[in-house]
Amino acid sequence: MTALGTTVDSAVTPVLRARGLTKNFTLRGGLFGRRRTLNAVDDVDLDLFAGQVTAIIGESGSGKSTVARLLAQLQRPTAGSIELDGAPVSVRGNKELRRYVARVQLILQDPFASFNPVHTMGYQLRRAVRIHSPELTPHQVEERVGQVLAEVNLTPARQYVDRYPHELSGGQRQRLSIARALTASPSVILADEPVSMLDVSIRLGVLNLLARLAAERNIALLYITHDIASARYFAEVAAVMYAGELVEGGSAEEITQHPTHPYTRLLISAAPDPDRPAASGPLRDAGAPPNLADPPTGCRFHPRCPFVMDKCRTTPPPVFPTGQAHWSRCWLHETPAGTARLAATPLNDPDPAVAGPAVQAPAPTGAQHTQTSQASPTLPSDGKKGLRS
Ligand SMILES: Nc1ncnc2c1ncn2[C@@H]1O[C@H](COP(=O)(O)OP(=O)(O)OP(=O)(O)O)[C@@H](O)[C@H]1O
Repeated sequence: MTALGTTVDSAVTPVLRARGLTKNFTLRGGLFGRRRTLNAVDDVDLDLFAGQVTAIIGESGSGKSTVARLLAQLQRPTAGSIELDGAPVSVRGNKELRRYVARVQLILQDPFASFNPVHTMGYQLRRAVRIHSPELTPHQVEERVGQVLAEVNLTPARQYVDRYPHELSGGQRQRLSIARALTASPSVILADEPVSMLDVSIRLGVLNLLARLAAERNIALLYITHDIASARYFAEVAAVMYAGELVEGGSAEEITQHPTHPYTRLLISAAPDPDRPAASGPLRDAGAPPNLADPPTGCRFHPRCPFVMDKCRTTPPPVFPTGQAHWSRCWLHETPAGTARLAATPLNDPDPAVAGPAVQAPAPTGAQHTQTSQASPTLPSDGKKGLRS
């Protein structure tokens, strides 16, 4: 089987592995109460390795959160399998779910929603410690709470344990949700847009914290984001998701510096970049992501693609290797001439022979848009990850 997803070194067993992960939702209602199937996630392969940050990047509605929920066992896949440390996962019943959740923790976008507003943070952290380490004495529980708070740089602990969620800032709450995840000593953290609701000024601190924890505690970290610039900064490996499918994967550096899928190029050209002032100008992107209840035939990106060919309209592209551990689900790479055509076209200047009229990049207001937060870090031009020192 072709290694899709984000596999870098096939000799190492991933902590968490997904193969063929697919999720369909049944929609009821509409015209004549007809049932329809919405294919939110289609045939996703993903490998998460210990100590490594992997990013999934995609627009709103592309299926990123559904992948996280499937990996967290909050939803059952329609098809596909998940392995933890090489063993198939089949969670039936609360006991098995608790054991799984102790290894695989999910951190959500909105830290406020993930805490009970009527209990103090100390109460909620102690409870989490007791669930994951029932053998600890009350004194040891208190010590453990102090430890996890120190790990997320919330010290002294007494300043935080007696407060209620609403008495803390968004950044402090997100650090507390990370601290609560740490009470389980997880092997995997699934961070679903962990900083997108935080003030710009504190985003970097929370991302740095997650990266440090992944490195120090050998945690496999999945960073889900709509922001390709932050993925380059933060992740070693990345995959781009479009309309439920992973369309490009490789090292975060490679896919942001040498994107080989037209959709990745679109995301990059829409990202703020001080070295590329034209990036904030008109985008040659006509259209929006498709309705997943009625996706386009062939390549799902073809209605928006400036490089579209006849084949793209009829036949879904397979995965083509486009570099070392770099791949792309795009028919252009079927021939060297197609690859060369893509490479020769400047990022924000798609093939004029086939490009539609230039349109202004959509403002990030609707449910489906190219999200390019102005607040996110811009693409660094030195190719360095700012988090590794
Ligand atoms: N429970 C559900 N029932 C029906 N459709 C759903 C359900 N959950 C998600 N979807 C649909 O699946 C698609 C993918 O949703 P998902 O939340 O995974 O996307 P996303 O990329 O995480 O977007 P966002 O960044 O806005 O959260 C969307 O079209 C969404 O409307």
